[in-house]
Amino acid sequence: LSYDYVVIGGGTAGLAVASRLSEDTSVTVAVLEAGFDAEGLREVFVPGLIGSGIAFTTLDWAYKTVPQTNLNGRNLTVHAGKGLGGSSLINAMIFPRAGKEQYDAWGQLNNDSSWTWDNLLPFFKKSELFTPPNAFQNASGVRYEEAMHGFNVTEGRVKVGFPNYFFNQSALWRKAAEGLGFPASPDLANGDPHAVGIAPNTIDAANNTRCSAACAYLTPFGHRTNLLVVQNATVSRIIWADSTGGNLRAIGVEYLVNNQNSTIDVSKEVILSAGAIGSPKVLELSGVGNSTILNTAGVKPVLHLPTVGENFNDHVHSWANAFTNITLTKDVLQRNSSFADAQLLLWLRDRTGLYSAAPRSMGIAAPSDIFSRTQLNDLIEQAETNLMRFAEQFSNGNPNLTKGIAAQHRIALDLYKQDKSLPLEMNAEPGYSGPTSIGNRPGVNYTSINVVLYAPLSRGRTHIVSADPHAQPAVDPAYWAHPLDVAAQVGGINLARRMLTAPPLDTIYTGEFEPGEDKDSDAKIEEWLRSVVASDNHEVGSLAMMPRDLGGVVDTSLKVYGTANVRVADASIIPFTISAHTVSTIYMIGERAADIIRAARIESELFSSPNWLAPLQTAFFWLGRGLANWLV
Ligand SMILES: Cc1cc2nc3c(=O)[nH]c(=O)nc-3n(C[C@H](O)[C@H](O)[C@H](O)COP(=O)(O)OP(=O)(O)OC[C@H]3O[C@@H](n4cnc5c(N)ncnc54)[C@H](O)[C@@H]3O)c2cc1C
Repeated sequence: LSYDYVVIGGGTAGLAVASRLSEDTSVTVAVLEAGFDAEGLREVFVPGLIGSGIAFTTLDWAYKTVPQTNLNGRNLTVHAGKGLGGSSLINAMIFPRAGKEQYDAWGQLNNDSSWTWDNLLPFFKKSELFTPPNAFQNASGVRYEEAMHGFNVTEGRVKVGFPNYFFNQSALWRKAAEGLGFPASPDLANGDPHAVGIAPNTIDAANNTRCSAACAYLTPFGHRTNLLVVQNATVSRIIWADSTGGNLRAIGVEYLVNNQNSTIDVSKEVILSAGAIGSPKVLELSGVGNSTILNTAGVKPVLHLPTVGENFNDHVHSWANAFTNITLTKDVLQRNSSFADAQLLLWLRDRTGLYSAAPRSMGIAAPSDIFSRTQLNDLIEQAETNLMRFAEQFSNGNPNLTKGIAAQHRIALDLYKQDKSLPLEMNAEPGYSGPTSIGNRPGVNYTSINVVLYAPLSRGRTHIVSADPHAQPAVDPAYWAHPLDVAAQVGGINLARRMLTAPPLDTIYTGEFEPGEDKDSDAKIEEWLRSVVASDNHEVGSLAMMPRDLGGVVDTSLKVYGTANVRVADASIIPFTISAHTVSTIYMIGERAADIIRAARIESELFSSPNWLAPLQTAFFWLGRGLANWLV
């Protein structure tokens, strides 16, 4: 078997890249995916069944972290989808975008303006096919800005829309947040999310079903003869050409199906899209990484690239929840099986009711929503004083990465100072959301606020510990290793408490369950949080796009340093977590990657032909490409 492009991982970005590349019938594309096609499962396509059935077992890598020193030594689970569509198969379908300043910061860190909000927006828009809210959704409070979305029915892929059901308490919560100073958002995907509103969802408005990367980028194009998708194929390594100096060239990929080894040859490029934990794992299994770590794991080093798997960072999640006098919450679905059955029937028949919603009213908080000016100044001053100490601590003995993390922290602290950092997401859950299992909490109705830390300064790592491709890597996000992270998350719980008791949400509040009224100081909240906070499954940064002398692993054309033809397109390349759920950004990366790869091929073909017209052709090509991007 030989293909021009081999994509490792048929997840969110992987399917986007493969699908776009295979639009060109003159090239061949193969996708190797460890999981299977799960689009037809109810727990995948019914929005309200998120997290049920096999979503968090068979369809989940469920990576375990090493004991987290700052979280009472707990081993947390980082969920990541396994199947065609990857994490977009099992995620919560929330589809906002981060603040424009965060995308601009990537560009700033990489000295490349093509990775800034204005230049990335066309790729965000290209990835989506947006259905504006209908009259019912408008009346329920949905807002959107037309200029921010993609409506091109031939080009757009991910179906984005709004649910057919809204809980009353979500509207009360939005009003409460507005009363506390959050502006009402005209659109949570407009690059200015310091506001409160209803987030768009990856939902097909025509039938109220989830639209994963498989629905968007594969199912409609599965018939293409130049696109091969191999399911249940776990990639064990990239095969390199013998090289004496120069960049490493990938010539094939080895993978296992039912423990049987196969290989596929590659004539042009390998695209690594196995996710922020899977991609560094494959690179390390292929001999690219820190030689000491590879030798210890029993893998022969081929290229010493010591920051592979470093700079790993993730959002962390916590909750405040209260008892409520409101009679209809998601809790009722769990307690009353005949009501749940009736709701499921309602969804199957009319595509409405409680199962039609992936309900998320959300607000994004700025530092000024969480801290007093004095508190914030003190925290920033401490972080600045200790900046190099933390950069060294987080960079695992790698002097270049120390500089890279220091640069990231400077940018982050600058955003904190300008009140543009957006360190927390607050989102309202119409029911119980928290760490206590159903059997261990009072069987009543709840209203909850999820508090997600969006701007962690902590950095950890993920590395292989064995040459066995089926072995899980040692994942260490080093959650809460920086004091500013701890202070922001504690501040978030205080803000959540203020929201739960602010008018008009106070009309349904009948007392706090968690953290619990006994947690009456920041110190006590912090102690409780250390025993409960969880991953929000937005892990990024393990193959960071940064200059090589700042410890980066890929350049701004997504190519792995020291290789001739291996690029990364997935969450691994995002250098620091962003102030949003990640999936819209990952689709943007997939679109951008396909564009970069296509341009590289055309350019190399033009230049390799002995044609005096080549420079002119190249000029027309770039002009045309710019025009096409401008038009979407
Ligand atoms: C439970 C959960 C809820 C989330 N909720 C939201 C949300 O509501 N909104 C949002 O924006 N984001 C959400 N996210 C995050 C978001 O979905 C992910 O950040 C994003 O989908 C990651 O895309 P990716 O392409 O980097 O990786 P993935 O989509 O995870 O794709 C990686 C693919 O590679 C495959 N793979 C891995 N290793 C190998 C190997 N060795 N060989 C072959 N294949 C391999 C995997 O099986 C997978 O299919 C959530 C994530 C989870 C897990």
